[in-house]
Order: sequence, then structure tokens, then C-alpha cells
Amino acid sequence: MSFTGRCIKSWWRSATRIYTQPAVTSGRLVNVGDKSEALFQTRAYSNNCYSTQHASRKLVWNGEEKKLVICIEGNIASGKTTCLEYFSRTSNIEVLTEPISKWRNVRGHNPLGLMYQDPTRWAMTLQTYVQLTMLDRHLSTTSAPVRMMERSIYSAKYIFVENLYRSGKMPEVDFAVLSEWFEWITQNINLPVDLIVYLQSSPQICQQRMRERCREEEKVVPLEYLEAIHQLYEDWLIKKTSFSIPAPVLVIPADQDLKKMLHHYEENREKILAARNV
Ligand SMILES: Nc1ncnc2c1ncn2[C@@H]1O[C@H](COP(=O)(O)OP(=O)(O)O)[C@@H](O)[C@H]1O
Ligand SMILES: Nc1ccn([C@H]2C[C@H](O)[C@@H](COP(=O)(O)O)O2)c(=O)n1
Repeated sequence: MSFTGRCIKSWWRSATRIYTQPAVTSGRLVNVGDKSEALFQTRAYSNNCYSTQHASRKLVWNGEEKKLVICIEGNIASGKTTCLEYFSRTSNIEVLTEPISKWRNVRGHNPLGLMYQDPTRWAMTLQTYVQLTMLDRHLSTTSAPVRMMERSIYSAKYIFVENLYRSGKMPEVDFAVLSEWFEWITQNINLPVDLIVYLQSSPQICQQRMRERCREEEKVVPLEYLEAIHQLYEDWLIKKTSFSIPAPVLVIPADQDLKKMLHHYEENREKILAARNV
């Protein structure tokens, strides 16, 4: 169901519950009574999509039960979709792939293609839309107790936006605006992740697989781009020297052939599904 659809559906339920939720004593704090809180209350009244956790001052999705959220991370063509496809055959696991069809077609426009053609002009356009659609993925409701997502709002910012900015392809003002959006979202909306599964692959293997997959927009992607993305992932999830990591990390080497990879997934199934014990 779409974001808007869910908002409408939860209207009555939210309207009656919104100020009866018990206070929660955990979570990150922001200033009580600041502008953000005022905005929350206004939003709660006007949309009835969110309610406020009083102590944490974060927006939480109303009525959602606690689910296990696992994000599959890795370079372009490292095998994330294939991994998700494998786990989608397990009952109780719902998989959410990246909304790439949206990135390739928003009302008849192709921001992914435009970005690869002229990043300085279009990177901001694509990454703004990626941020919105990933937020929608994080907030989507599922019936299954385990949700596996392809990437996250975190890697969109820490890997892709960061790479575009560092490589001089994104103007500083675009980076600043996207960073402000990202910080507001992550400081004010509860986006829990329980486990990150990092498919660690060499850029050369990714290039090979990307060429075989033959996605039209990616024909212009050089090896150096995949190397830069790889380095950012390694700094973030292996060396842990760049940005905060929202969950424990399980690393699965991903250069091997498909048969061996499926075997690795099976070997790690227990660890993945007991995400909190990793
Ligand atoms: N272990 C593997 N060995 C060889 N080819 C693979 C392997 N895993 C995936 N592929 C192929 O590589 C391409 C990219 O895989 P995909 O799962 O779409 O990657 P991602 O979702 O990370 O971009 C696809 O054509 C897929 O069939
Ligand atoms: N924040 C992002 C996320 C993805 N992309 C690009 C990279 C690929 O060309 C494509 C999808 O990635 P894949 O799932 O195949 O690894 O989208 C981006 O530019 N920015």
C-alpha cells in the first residue's frame, strides 16, 4: 500500500490513540518543547499518520508491531537482489528490493539515467528521490515478522551521496541541503535496523556482473566508480572509521559463484534470523 494510502487508512485508529500512548523512556533525545516537537504535534493532528514517543521525541509509525529489520548492503551488482530473492522463498520473511523502477521512471522521467549522464546537474535530483523512496521503504508496514530490505536510507547518504560529493560531482550546496534533510529525518523519525548484512565483493567482480546484467543506464559506469563505492563501504562497515552504523554487521564474502553463495546464505540463515545476537 502506498505511503498516502497508509496514512488515510490509519486515520481513525490514530485519531483515537494519538495522545493515549504510554511514555517511552528510551531513545535519542532532542530538546523538549523545541520547534521540532511543535511540528510533530501539528503533523499528528493534521495527518494522523504518526504519533510522538514522548520521551524520545521521535516519530513512530502508529500501530506497527516490532519487526526484525535486516538491510542487505553492498556495491552495485554485488548480488543483493539475488540474495533477497533467495530469502523471499522463506515464509515469514518479506523482502523489499530497492525501488529502482521508480528511480528509472518518475512520471516519465529517468533520474537514474540523467544522473549517470550528467551527475553535476542531476545527482541531487536522483538522490533526493532515493532518500524519499528509501524512507518510504523503511516506514512500510509488513505482515511478516522479518523484513529484509535492499540497502537503506543510511547507505544512500553515507555511500552514494558522499561519493558524489567527494568526487566533485555534486555541488556543495546540493550536498548541504541533502545532509540537512537526512539529519532531520534520522533525528526525528524512528527507522530501526536490527542487522546489516554486508555482501563484500571486489569491484572487479561487480563490474563483471554489472556488465552481464546490462542495465542500460549503467553502461557508462567505470571501474573507478565501483572502487570508490567499495572503499566507502569498507570504511563504513569494516574499518568503522567514517559514519555511525545503525546496527550490528554480518559480513558475507560475495565473490563466489551462485551455488557457493546460496550455500553461504544457508550457513548464515540462523545468524541472520537471530539478528540481535550477531
Ligand atoms: N554469485 C554470483 N555469481 C555470478 N553472478 C551473480 C552472482 N550473484 C548475482 N549474479 C548476477 O549478477 C548480476 C547482479 O546481481 P544482482 O543480484 O542484481 O546485484 P545487486 O542487486 O547487488 O545489484 C545479475 O545478473 C545476477 O544474476
Ligand atoms: N543511493 C543510490 C543507490 C543506488 N544508486 C544506483 C546504483 C545503481 O546504478 C542502481 C541500483 O543499484 P544496485 O541495486 O544495482 O546495486 O542505483 C545510486 O545512484 N544512488
